[in-house]
Amino acid sequence: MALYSREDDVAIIAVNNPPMNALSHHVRKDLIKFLKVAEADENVTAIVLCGDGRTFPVGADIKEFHKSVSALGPTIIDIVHALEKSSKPTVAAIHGSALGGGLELALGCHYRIAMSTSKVGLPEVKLGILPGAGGTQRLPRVIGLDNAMKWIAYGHHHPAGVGASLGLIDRIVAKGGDIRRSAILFARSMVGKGLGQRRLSNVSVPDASKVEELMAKHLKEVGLRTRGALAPVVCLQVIKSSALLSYKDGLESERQGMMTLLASSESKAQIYSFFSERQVSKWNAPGIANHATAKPMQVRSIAVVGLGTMGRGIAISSLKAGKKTYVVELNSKALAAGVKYIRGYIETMKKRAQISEEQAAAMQSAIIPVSSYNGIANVDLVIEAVFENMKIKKEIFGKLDKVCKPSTILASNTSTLDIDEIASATKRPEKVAGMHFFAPAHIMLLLENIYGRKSSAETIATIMDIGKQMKKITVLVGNCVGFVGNRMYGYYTTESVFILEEAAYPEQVDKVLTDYGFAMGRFQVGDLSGNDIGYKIRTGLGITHKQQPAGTPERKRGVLRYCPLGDFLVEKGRLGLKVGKGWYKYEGSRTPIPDPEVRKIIDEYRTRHHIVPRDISSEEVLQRMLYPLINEGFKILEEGIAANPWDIDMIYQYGYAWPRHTGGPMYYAFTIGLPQVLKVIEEHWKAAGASEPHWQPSTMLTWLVENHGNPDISQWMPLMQKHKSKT
Ligand SMILES: CCCCCC/C=C/CC(=O)SCCNC(=O)CCNC(=O)[C@H](O)C(C)(C)COP(=O)(O)OP(=O)(O)OC[C@H]1O[C@@H](n2cnc3c(N)ncnc32)[C@H](O)[C@@H]1OP(=O)(O)O
Repeated sequence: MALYSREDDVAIIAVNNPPMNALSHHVRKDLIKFLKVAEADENVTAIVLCGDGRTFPVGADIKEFHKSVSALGPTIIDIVHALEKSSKPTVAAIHGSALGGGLELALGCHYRIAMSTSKVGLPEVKLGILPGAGGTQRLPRVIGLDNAMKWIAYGHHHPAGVGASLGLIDRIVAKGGDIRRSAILFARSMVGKGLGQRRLSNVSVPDASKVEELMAKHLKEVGLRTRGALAPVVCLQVIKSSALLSYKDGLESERQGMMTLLASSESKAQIYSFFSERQVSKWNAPGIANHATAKPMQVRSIAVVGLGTMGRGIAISSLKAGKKTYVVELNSKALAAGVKYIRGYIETMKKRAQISEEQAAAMQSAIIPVSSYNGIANVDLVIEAVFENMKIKKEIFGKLDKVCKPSTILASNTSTLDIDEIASATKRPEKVAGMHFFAPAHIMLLLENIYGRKSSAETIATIMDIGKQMKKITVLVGNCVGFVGNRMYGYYTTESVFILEEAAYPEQVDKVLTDYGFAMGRFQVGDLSGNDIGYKIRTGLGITHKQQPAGTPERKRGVLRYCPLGDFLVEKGRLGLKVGKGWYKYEGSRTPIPDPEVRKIIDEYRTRHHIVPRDISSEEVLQRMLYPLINEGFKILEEGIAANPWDIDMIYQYGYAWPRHTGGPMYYAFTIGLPQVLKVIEEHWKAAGASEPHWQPSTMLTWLVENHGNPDISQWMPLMQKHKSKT
């Protein structure tokens, strides 16, 4: 709802719809009603619009999208026009954030004043839509076309001070000031001054003459940065109309653009992503604990064991979260190198104004270098980040268990290894868990937390809380080889080399993936992270080319199909970007260049095995790359390793750069339709049989299709649970 009050001659309309003052239908009804009351009251000379609680309105109510209530009048644009039309000065008093429809309301007001700490922006593009309440037409009239294109096509939130420097905010109220009181005084001081030029629909776009040039510039940038997404492009086209058409016609262009985008699968995927991102914090470890009941332990200090690339990034994340951070290396040279890197990184962040001088000083003084496990006996949480080797990890956990106080939680940053086996090296398995960070750990937003069979509710709650404190998208999953992310990814890489064997070169496969929306294809990613990583894993499994006894067929490992092309590459020293050659060659930059040498390796291999390369469609490449991953996702859900499909999707968006506008592997399957996905998986399974188990259809996927067709993604788990409880 909204509340109406009076301070002498100034009417105050305050949106009151916790937690974020979203502009739900009931709020919109109140706003129009109270504007009419204020307009009609001859004792009112000015009107202040504000938000109660945490913030000014942060936009339309996203929960109403794709429901009929979103279109029910009054709409936000009706309110914008009522604010603008008012004969009395209207002033938006912004604290917290004024975003989306909230900022559009403020743009309807004649004046805007804001707390210096507040943020403003039109982030609709991140929901796959555009500012649909006049924002595309009104923002360029205030801050110019160039800035408006930047603001709207990327959807960033901007400090109010930046808004003030562009003329969007008329007055800034310093930290600690009273925004409402300032707005009342400001509104009163504007009474009697002409409103004509304060009504944005009357104003023209300042840099309209540069429209074509600006359009070309922004279309190019957007194409590079938001590959394949529709919304940024439609946003730009609609903003362009503000320079070319009347306000009224521009609004019509905005309406049409909004209808197109709202109907797109992209906006549905982005809105799903918005809520999924928030859902993952409502974690559940079935039968053990959930977010609502489990209480985290207070963690004041964290020790990071191992200062390689991962350990350094984890230590920086810990320092950023304000923790006293013990950094541990038994070798004094490695310790010094790690500490030097961390200290240097903090200084760089300070230089780039990413952190203040005080924060940098606090972080520097919170680093405690240690060269023996005894030195971390009293820490609250240890995160081990050493070599990916079970024997070494078990040894370390055994030692940590002996020296650390009984309440210390011991976590491993393993990316694949069995957490229960690591826990078995301790006498405190209830205090052991996995915290799988993604490289570089201080940059990547994903944290995949793993609970073991014996992890306690408090341990799980604590690692989830630490993820939140580190500002990570923290997803809780169960224990299995590779957990969720890497277990699924394994089949993506497996299938990719089968495609090379049969039909395509690396650049062809990668192009299909980048056209789909990935920033990089699978082979470019391999080169970037190092092809030796996969080779080490295959060596651990004893399946590389070199490890086979003489006479082993090159393309078989037992009954399983195998393709050794990745082995050949590594054995020829093509480790990836770091050595200037891998699946591609690199000539002094990170740009991958298709390499005739690689083609030769593939061609010779094909000839040796009498494989005649066939034509392959982009559709087949995409299906073969993505469907095994999706199929494995269903197996993971079926086994309870992930509690919900959106957990998997967030892991893929934040850990593997899955394009947000398609939602993630599981949401993408829903968009395609589960029956269609299953059909393709079944065809491959029939053709490949037991030699390619990744094509064996998941029983959950099969059951859902046979019994419910393509149920809404929110219903997959409830339907399965109901089914299981009956059987
Ligand atoms: C036919 C339709 C015609 C429409 C015409 C007009 C079109 C207008 C377009 C829009 O306005 S679209 C909305 C634009 N605004 C946004 O995208 C902002 C979304 N919110 C945020 O980015 C963040 O919430 C925040 C404001 C930066 C605050 O972040 P914080 O981390 O502090 O809190 P959260 O955990 O994100 O949010 C708390 C709680 O509130 C829910 N919520 C937030 N914003 C909205 C919203 N706009 N609508 C509905 N619900 C919202 C969020 O889901 C959380 O809920 P939970 O249940 O506690 O998880």
